[in-house]
Amino acid sequence: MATAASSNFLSASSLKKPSYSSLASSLSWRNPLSNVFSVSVATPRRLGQRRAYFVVLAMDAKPTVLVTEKLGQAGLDLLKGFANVDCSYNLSQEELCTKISLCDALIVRSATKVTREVFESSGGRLKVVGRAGVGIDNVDLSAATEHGCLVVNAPTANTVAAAEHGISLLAAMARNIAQADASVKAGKWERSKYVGVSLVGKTLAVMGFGKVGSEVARRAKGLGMHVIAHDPYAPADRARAIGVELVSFDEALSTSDFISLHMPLTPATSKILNDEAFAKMKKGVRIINVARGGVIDEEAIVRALDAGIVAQAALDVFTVEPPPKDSRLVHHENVTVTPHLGASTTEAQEGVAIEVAEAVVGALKGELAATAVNAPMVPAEVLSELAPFVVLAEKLGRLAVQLVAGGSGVKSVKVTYASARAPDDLDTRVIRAMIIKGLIEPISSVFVNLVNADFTAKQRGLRITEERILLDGSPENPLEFVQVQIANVESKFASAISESGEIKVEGKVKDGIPHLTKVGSFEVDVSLEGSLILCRQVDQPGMIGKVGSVLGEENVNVSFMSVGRIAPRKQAVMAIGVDEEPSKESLKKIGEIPAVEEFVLLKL
Ligand SMILES: NC(=O)C1=CN([C@@H]2O[C@H](COP(=O)(O)OP(=O)(O)OC[C@H]3O[C@@H](n4cnc5c(N)ncnc54)[C@H](O)[C@@H]3O)[C@@H](O)[C@H]2O)C=CC1
Ligand SMILES: O=C(O)C(=O)COP(=O)(O)O
Repeated sequence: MATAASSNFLSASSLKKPSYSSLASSLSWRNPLSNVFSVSVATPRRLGQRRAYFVVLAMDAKPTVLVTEKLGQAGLDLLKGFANVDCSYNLSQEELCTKISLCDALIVRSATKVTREVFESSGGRLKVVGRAGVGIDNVDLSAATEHGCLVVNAPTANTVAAAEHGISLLAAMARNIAQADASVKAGKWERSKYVGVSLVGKTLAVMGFGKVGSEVARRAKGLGMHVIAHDPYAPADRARAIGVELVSFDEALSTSDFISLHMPLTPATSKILNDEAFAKMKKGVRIINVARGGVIDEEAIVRALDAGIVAQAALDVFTVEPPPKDSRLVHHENVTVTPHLGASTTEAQEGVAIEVAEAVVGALKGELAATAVNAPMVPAEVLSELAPFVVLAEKLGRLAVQLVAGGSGVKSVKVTYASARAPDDLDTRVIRAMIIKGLIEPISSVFVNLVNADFTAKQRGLRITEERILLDGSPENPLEFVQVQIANVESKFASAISESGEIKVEGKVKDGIPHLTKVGSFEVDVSLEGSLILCRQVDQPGMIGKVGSVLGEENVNVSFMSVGRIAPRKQAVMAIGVDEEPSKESLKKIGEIPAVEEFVLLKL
């Protein structure tokens, strides 16, 4: 519907009278930051028999992005075109926690610790953390997810830089470059002390055969080394294509002359090179680490160096950065160190700055980043196709939960997707997330989005099961209908309980507009806009008129009305869409119409 959008205003033309709440709600899906504070509608003009409205939504001013570590200029320029950018380097943890409450996005490298406290201090304003690099071990991902904050990184732009640094360290270590340089500068000429070892024909074990590891392997092969790799998750064909054999952890340790580390720091890889691992290595092995300091037990490697098991080590990363000034490891004569320089080339820094800035700006606009670390990565074209179903999903969730009256609480929800698409051709994660949003937001103060939906459901003990119904027909439409059922609850509108005992609502998208098509066992057809009155009555002439005139008396505009019945003159359910919320008096009058057996007002 949107025809133009600038940073602060979004104009939308519509052939139907617009529903501001549904516009605002779809905006808040599109963009969690788009806080609509003003809506105006231009005088309707006639387009044939239909009216066209023009809406201007005024939204909050530019978002603020806090950058806490040096970021390439191209990235900063990109950010400045969209947001206020606050570059504050070397903040203490306390200063970061204070500043963060005024920021919508935060961009960091490896030095800033984005802890749980940072997310808690943001007061819900922080919507995206961008990591201008690969490793996200300095970001508390669980806390980010729990706070509904998207985390994006820049996974590709520094790969080559890190690989080149690994190779530089390998060669520099083998030929004692750093030590010899210091010696010459100290006025000495120690040619026999700095005799090195050759690389050609030696075995290099690449531990972690991902992006950096494979680039290191390629280059090491060019140096004439025999390269093996250990990575439990790496595809064998990638290794084969580079001519690298994938081996077990123990084989990698016991057969290599050089071991280069390229895995992420995770609970499983923390101190993976420990006393036990060093004991399995060939005497005289050489270690390179451009991954993360924490993958090596630093006390154990000092022992292994002292014992001569490890002849040399070349380290770019440390458990604590910068390492303590008196670190035995750093000062060990057989150790070469650099201050976390793996990604520090001009080219890589420009690259990561652009990569992360694009992801952060996209996220602030409400797009899902392809580099999201803690949210489903859904391609833009899939998202745009699913957009009306996203609105439908949230509204079905909202309707279903408002129908609950009691029982054991909302614990068990079944979602059914009917589609002619093959299951692997239909990504329902976004739909599920929006159903969860609809189910949870009306009954709590929690803000649910794509990032925290599954977490929030789990935390509240809400079990969502999903089922697909494979339909015949054209797979052009991603979904034919969506059904939400809540089990083990009572309903304030008994007719919403299906034959099998659950609250059941079903809906579909018609001409881009979400419709409610089933309540319990009753077929209805009402567009999901404004508020909805569900009313069960004995099917008889004049009912629509009676209810309509009660609403009309109060100037409540009925947008849609539909009646579903079991059989003529038996029970029927009337679904009435209303633009304005009827007063308590009007609702009371509806309840007093003799044939009306029960009714409920639901807010969408
Ligand atoms: N020193 C520096 O400035 C830089 C450091 N890095 C670090 O390098 C590491 C690798 O980065 P990328 O290659 O881009 O990441 P990646 O995700 O492409 O590769 C990591 C690989 O490690 C593997 N892995 C996970 N657990 C493992 C285990 N227990 N044993 C063996 N392999 C395991 C994964 O399967 C994956 O193939 C990361 O820790 C990253 O933070 C990356 C860039 C610059
Ligand atoms: O990308 C990574 O994982 C890195 O370690 C690079 O760190 P940096 O951005 O240079 O602080």
